[in-house]
Amino acid sequence: MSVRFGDFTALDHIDWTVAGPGVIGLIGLNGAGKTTLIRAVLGLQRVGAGVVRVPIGLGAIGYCPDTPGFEPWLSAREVLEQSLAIGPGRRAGRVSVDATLESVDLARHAHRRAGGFSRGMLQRLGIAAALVRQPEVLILDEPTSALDPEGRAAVLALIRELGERMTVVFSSHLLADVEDLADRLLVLHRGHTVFTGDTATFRAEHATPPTLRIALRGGRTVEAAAPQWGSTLAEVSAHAADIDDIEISRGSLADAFFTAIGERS
Ligand SMILES: Nc1ncnc2c1ncn2[C@@H]1O[C@H](COP(=O)(O)OP(=O)(O)OP(=O)(O)O)[C@@H](O)[C@H]1O
Repeated sequence: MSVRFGDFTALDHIDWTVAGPGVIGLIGLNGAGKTTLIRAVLGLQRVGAGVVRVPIGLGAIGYCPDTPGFEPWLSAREVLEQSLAIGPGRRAGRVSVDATLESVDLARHAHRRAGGFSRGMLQRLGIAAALVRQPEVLILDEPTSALDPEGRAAVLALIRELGERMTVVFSSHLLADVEDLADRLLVLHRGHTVFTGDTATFRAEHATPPTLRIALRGGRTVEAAAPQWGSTLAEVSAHAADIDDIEISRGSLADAFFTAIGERS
């Protein structure tokens, strides 16, 4: 599908299918089209050409924006009750409000007002408000961008756990988080798809190969990119060189990302 704003094409022939449990990272520079894509999937953005199909129904999609906001006088419990009461379609088999608050580690704050919550707590409350409706797909827009290291670790752990039983799509500029969590990726650049598929495949195609670095006594360093490690090790061993240090560096997702979008620029 494509989305245009006047003369500007924000998304150009995006062909993307999401199915099954797992964590999918949606990455791209500012303006790449991530939010527009999420809005199109949620039915909030009109699609100019093509079509978005949601066979499970919009009611089966949970969504949490990057900075979820709630009426400050509502308690965490009331926020979830409100989420159950409104929105598209009634869904069968909803989990209880208490169990949902427990799952995001907010049970002990159930009766506190959202107005007094920290950013991390609000993020988890936003995820809970989506989860209480028992979605099959959960979409999170930059879920960790506003969080301190502790809040971020808690949300990442929650995403990892949720990904075992549902589809979680999350957009992020924090590529270390994506690298940590996402088994699949959609990489966008200026409204075009750069890659869609397994994270491991993306890294294999675009990251620099793993490099072996051996520091020898006396200050000399030998270096070899995979798969030439065998001959380097043999050379070191043949000279009976004393080894001070061995390091293996692997190309990060960030490396792969910049290589991939560089090839498209
Ligand atoms: N309502 C709109 N009217 C005009 N242009 C828009 C509108 N919404 C988005 N755009 C443009 O579409 C492009 C994609 O925007 P989008 O917000 O989807 O990017 P993004 O990848 O989410 O960026 P960011 O990482 O900054 O959130 C941008 O160039 C943006 O200016």
